[in-house]
Amino acid sequence: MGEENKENLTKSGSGAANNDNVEQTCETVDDDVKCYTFEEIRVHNMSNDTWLIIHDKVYDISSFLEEHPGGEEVLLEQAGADATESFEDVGHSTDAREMLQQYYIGELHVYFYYISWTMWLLPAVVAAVVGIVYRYYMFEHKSS
Ligand code: HEM
Repeated sequence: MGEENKENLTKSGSGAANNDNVEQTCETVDDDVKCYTFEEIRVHNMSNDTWLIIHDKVYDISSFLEEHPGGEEVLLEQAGADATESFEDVGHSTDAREMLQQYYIGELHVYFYYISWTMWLLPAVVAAVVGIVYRYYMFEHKSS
């Protein structure tokens, strides 16, 4: 499970936590910062319990819904999900970005997918056997 085995870095919300080939890391050096998976975040999608992800950070905006100048509807549409794109599309002011800090509750877990050497072993052995059998067959065929 070394760093060198990491082949493909992908974020996923597809219940990947139980996959052996997934290593969870939190992109922060602070131990006291809480990390949340997509699974944990997406259940907070109600008007009295609303979390959002913006730029891999998690915000509990339950108390902000009614105050939002853009209305609570747009926030509820993104509840429990990644709102980065819609947040950026609106072109929020610096003030709005600063407001985010007070709702910050933690970081999004980033999943690193890597392909372990064992996953290459079986196809490599199969390819080698097929190659040997093919050469043997060709040799037999020529000499007969
Ligand atoms: C916690 C996250 C958010 C905060 C703190 C926030 C804050 C604000 C603030 C302060 C404004 C006033 C204009 C400005 O200063 O830019 C605003 C406007 C607006 N926001 Fe948000 N916002 C958030 C998330 C979102 C999201 C996810 C959407 C999704 C579509 C959204 C949609 C809008 C819209 C449409 C307006 C424009 C309202 C208007 O001009 O009439 N906001 N927001």
